[in-house]
Amino acid sequence: MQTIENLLQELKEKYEQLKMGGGLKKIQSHKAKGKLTARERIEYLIDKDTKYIEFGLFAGDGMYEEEGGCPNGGCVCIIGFVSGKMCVIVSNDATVKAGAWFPISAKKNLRAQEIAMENRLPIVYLVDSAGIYLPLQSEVFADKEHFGRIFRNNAQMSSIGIPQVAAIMGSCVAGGAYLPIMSDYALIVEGSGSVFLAGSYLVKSSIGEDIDNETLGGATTHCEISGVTDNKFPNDEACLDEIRNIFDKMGHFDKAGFDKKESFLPIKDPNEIYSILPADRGKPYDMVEIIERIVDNSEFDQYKKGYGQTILCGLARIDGWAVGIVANQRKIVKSKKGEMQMGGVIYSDSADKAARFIMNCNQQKIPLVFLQDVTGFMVGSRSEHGGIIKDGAKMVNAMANSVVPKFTFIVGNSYGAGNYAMCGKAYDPRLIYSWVTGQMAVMSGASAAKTLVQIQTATLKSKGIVIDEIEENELLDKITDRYNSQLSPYFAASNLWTDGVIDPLETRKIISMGIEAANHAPITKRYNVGVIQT
Ligand SMILES: CCC(=O)SCCNC(=O)CCNC(=O)[C@H](O)C(C)(C)COP(=O)(O)OP(=O)(O)OC[C@H]1O[C@@H](n2cnc3c(N)ncnc32)[C@H](O)[C@@H]1OP(=O)(O)O
Repeated sequence: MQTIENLLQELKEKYEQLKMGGGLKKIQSHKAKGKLTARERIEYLIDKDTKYIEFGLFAGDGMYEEEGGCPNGGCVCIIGFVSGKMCVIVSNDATVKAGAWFPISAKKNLRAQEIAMENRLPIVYLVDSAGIYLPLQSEVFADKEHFGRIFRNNAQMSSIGIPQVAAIMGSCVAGGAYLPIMSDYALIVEGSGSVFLAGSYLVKSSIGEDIDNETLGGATTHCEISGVTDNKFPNDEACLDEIRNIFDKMGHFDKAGFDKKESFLPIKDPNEIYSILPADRGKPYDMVEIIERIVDNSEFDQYKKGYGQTILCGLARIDGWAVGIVANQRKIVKSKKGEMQMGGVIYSDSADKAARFIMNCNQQKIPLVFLQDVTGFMVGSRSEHGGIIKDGAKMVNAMANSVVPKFTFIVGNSYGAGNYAMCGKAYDPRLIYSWVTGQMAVMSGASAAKTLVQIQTATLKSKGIVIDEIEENELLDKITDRYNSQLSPYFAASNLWTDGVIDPLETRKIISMGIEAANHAPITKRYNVGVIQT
C-alpha cells in the first residue's frame, strides 16, 4: 500500500524527468542553434512572479515507447499571464522528434484550443514543429479530432473574437504552416524560423527545383517577399518581447461576473490533508475535513446537511471566489430512515440533493467544484426498486446542462457512473485534475476481476469446460493486474482523460485561476435542464 509521501515523491520524480522533454543531448543540440527550449520560451514570456497552471504535462507518457517516446505530448501548455493579461500558451518542444505531432500531440493542442475557446482567453503559439509524425500518420491525419481540426479551430476562434498570436521560432512545415498564418499576428525569428508547405527535399523530388529552406521560407523571404509573416526578430528573446508588447495594448472584454471577495487562507492547516486521506482507499474518512482545508477561513456552508449524506453539497469561497462544492462523503453515514449508507456510494437521496444544489448554483451564477471519491451508484434490489436510475439521471441532467463553469478533482476513487455524475471528462469540466491519490476505472481491479471471472467461467461451462479453483485464481490475478495497471492517475493523465496529476495543495490555485479564466467568458446560454425524471 502506497503512503501519500511515496506518491508525492513519485510525482516529483516524474515532473523532473518530464521537464527534460527529449533529454539532455537533444536540449544541448537545440540550444547550440541559439534557440531557447520550449519551457525557457514560456518562462521568458510570462509575467515574472505570477502563478500559472500547466496542463497535459503527462500527455503521452509511456504511450509510444517503441517510437522513442513523446514526453509532454511534444509541447508545453500553460494558462498564465502576459503583460497582465491571462492567456493560454502552447510551446512546441523541438527536442521531441523535431516537434512533430504524435496522435497525443493533436489531442493536447486541441485541448489547449478548447480551454482558450471555453474561457475566451487569448492564445499564443510558439511554433517549432516538423508537422505530422509521419510513422503514425494514419492515427493523426484525417479524422475529425486530428491535426486538421487545429486550423478549423484557428478559423472559428478568429470569428468569435479570440486573439491568436503566433511566433515561428523553428520549423513550421506543411499543414502546420497554416497555424501561425491563420493567427492575428505571425512573427518570425531570423535564422531559425522557417515556414513552407513543402521543404527543400520535397520541392526537389516533386518539381526538381534546387533551393535551400531559408531561401524557400525563411524570415527574410516571408517578411520582404511573400508578406506571409509580419515582422522578423534577431532571436527568440526579441520575438517574445514583441508578444509582450502586443498583449500590453490588448483591450479588455466583458466578464461573466462570478463573485470574488478578499481571499483568506483556510484556518485549518492544508498540510493535514495528507494525514486525513487514508493510504488504504477502502477506508472511510470525513470529506468535510478535507474541504475545510481547501476553502477560505475553513468555512463550508452545507446544503441539506442531514439529507442524502453520501454527497456533501455546500457553498464556500476559494481564494475569494464564491463556489458551490459537490463532494462524495467517504464516512459511513446513517440515512433519515435509519439505514447505514456506505461512504463513497451515491444513493437516491444523495443524487436527488446534488441535482437540486447544482440547479441552485446555476440559478445564482456560482461556479461548481466536484471532489470525486466515488465507487459508483448503490446496487441491489432495494436501490433499483427505489428508482436509483431516475435519481442518478436527474443529477447527470442537472450537471451536464450546467451553464456555470465546472472544475473536477479526483481525490480518491473515480469509478463507474460515479465518474460521470460527478463531472468526469465527458461532462466538460473547464479543468480536471487528479490528486496523486486518484484512481479511475469503470470499477476497481478486484470488482472487475470477480465480475469477469464469473462471466468467463459461465461461458466456458456452457461449452462443457469446467475450470478448477487454481485456474480460476490465475484468471482472477491476471485480470486484477491488468485493471490495476490502468487505475493509476498517470495512466489517465497520459491519455488526457485529466489535465494532470497534482499535489492536493495545488487545488486552491487551480480553482482560483480556473474561475479567473472562466470569468473571461460571459454566460450567454439560459440554464435549461430539459426533461427530468421525477
Ligand atoms: C499536414 C501534413 C504534414 O504535416 S506533413 C509533415 C511533413 N513534415 C516534414 O516533411 C518535415 C520533415 N522534417 C524535417 O524536414 C526536419 O526534421 C526539420 C523539421 C527541418 C528539423 O530538422 P532538424 O532540426 O535537423 O531535426 P532532425 O531532422 O534531425 O529531426 C530530429 C528527429 O525528429 C525526427 N523527425 C523530424 N521530422 C519528423 C516527422 N515529420 N515525422 C517523424 N519524425 C520526424 C527525425 O527523424 C529525428 O529523429 P531521431 O532523433 O533521429 O530519432
